[in-house]
Amino acid sequence: MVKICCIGAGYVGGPTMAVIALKCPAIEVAVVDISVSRINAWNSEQLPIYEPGLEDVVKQCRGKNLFFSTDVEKHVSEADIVFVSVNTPTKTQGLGAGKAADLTYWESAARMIADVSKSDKIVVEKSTVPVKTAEAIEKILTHNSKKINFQILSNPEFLAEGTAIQDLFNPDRVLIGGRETPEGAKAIQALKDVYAHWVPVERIICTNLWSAELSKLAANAFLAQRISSVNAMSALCEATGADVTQVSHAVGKDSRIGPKFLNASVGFGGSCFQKDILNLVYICECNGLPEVANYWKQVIKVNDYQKTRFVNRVVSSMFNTVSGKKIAILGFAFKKDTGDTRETPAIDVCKGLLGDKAQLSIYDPQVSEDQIKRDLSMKKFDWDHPVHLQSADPTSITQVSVVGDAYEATKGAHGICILTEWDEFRKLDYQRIFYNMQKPAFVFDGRNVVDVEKLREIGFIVYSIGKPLDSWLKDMPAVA
Ligand SMILES: NC(=O)c1ccc[n+]([C@@H]2O[C@H](COP(=O)([O-])OP(=O)(O)OC[C@H]3O[C@@H](n4cnc5c(N)ncnc54)[C@H](O)[C@@H]3O)[C@@H](O)[C@H]2O)c1
Ligand SMILES: O=c1ccn([C@@H]2O[C@H](COP(=O)(O)OP(=O)(O)O[C@H]3O[C@H](CO)[C@@H](O)[C@H](O)[C@H]3O)[C@@H](O)[C@H]2O)c(=O)[nH]1
Repeated sequence: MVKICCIGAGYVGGPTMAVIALKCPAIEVAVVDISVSRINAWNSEQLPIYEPGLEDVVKQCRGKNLFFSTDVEKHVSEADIVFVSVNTPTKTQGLGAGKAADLTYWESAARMIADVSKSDKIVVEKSTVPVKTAEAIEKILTHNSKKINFQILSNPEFLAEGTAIQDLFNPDRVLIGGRETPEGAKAIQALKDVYAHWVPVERIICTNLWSAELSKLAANAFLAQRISSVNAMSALCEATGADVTQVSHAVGKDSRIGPKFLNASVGFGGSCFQKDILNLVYICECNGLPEVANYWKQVIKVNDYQKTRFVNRVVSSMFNTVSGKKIAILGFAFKKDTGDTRETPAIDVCKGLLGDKAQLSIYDPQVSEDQIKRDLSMKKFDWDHPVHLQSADPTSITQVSVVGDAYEATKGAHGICILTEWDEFRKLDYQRIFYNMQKPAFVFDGRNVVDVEKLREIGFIVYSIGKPLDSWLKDMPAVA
């Protein structure tokens, strides 16, 4: 029986391994982590992450050929294939701080693999890493020369949160990079055989190591660039009377461009896009390519501009101050169908409004009060560094209440900001909400989910990203 072990039971390790276990009943899969609470949650009724369809997959295999454990060394030493799916956050200190990937967790996993291994292994980079990481990992693995053969593969993950199970069941492609040697080819084939249990072979792409590592960063950069492009257009739409939804539709009809990933928004969030582009920028700089670095940096700059522009729009529309005003925040997760708040645009928007002394009443169907307050009390990039997490003080967040539904959040509010596109926000009884709000009542839709005309008929003053402005907003001072 082939044995697989995955180090890191997070958003990637957990779902990916659960799907491998489901599709390959003859393979024993162990997912290990240093976090006891995470492993306990994987072994409980309340999984540590919310992902549609995940619970069903886990329940079918857990205890049969899928195991979650904190006994990292035992499972690593027994495995034939070791996936490494630990976090690779942005460095907060030292060389490359604010840009470079922090490979501390990866390096410590690699050292542990080298220490405990007694048999040959294939080590798979599942985490997103800088190009050439495999070379460094190879050095760590082979340096204590116990005559064990380690083959390194790069097998980046392309799943998106909220659709992880669907993406894993039916991936656009699986990418495997390896050394161009007979041993490398054998290792690639072994991993290909695992995926071939359910992925058509023509969708399994095999490349050299560096192409696989770089393709992951490139894919995220291209995706984020589309969003920054449409968001840049949204600002121009507001200035000219064009409607960004109509523009994206028309542009996306060109088969060379395609319709996906062209939704204007308050900005992209999530644990990957910003981190991976910053990582790419750093690699370009280190390779003496400042023009290329600046090109990609601009994607992040436009994203920051979009969030600032939204906050400025809220404040300027409400007579240039939100001090003491109750603002309802609908949605805190970085996108719908996930409880994940990493790098969510809601953090920057809320911090911006709190900076202008607003009182926030926040509702999200999947995010807890503790998480929201922790996020608002943390410094940029600290969320993925356990050592910094302890310094976050949720009790310092006093102008914020977190409530159980959208009606409570909006009661008595001066304005509403919609920051996540949860389906339930489309179906709310806005007539009832209007009745219970202060007047004039404002809606700032950062996700283009509401029916603007209908809300204006009710009496709301509505701002929706990239849509023609109503006369009220046109009369207010221009926003930066
Ligand atoms: N989240 C996504 O949607 C996504 C998608 C594709 C790729 N990625 C990449 O995959 C990697 C993992 O992302 P994630 O979202 O699953 O992260 P995560 O933070 O949810 O999970 C990482 C886990 O690794 C554990 N860990 C860290 N060091 C360890 C060690 N030495 N031994 C054992 N466990 C250890 C942590 O405790 C944590 O539970 C990152 O490189 C990320 O960029 C993420
Ligand atoms: O048209 C769009 C599409 C997305 N977004 C926003 O972009 C962010 C990222 O969304 P998405 O890409 O769907 O989610 P992620 O889970 O971050 O997935 C991305 O990042 C993962 C981690 O690397 C990759 O594996 C995935 O392929 C890549 O899509 C979210 O805030 C979305 O709201 C928009 O604003 N407009």
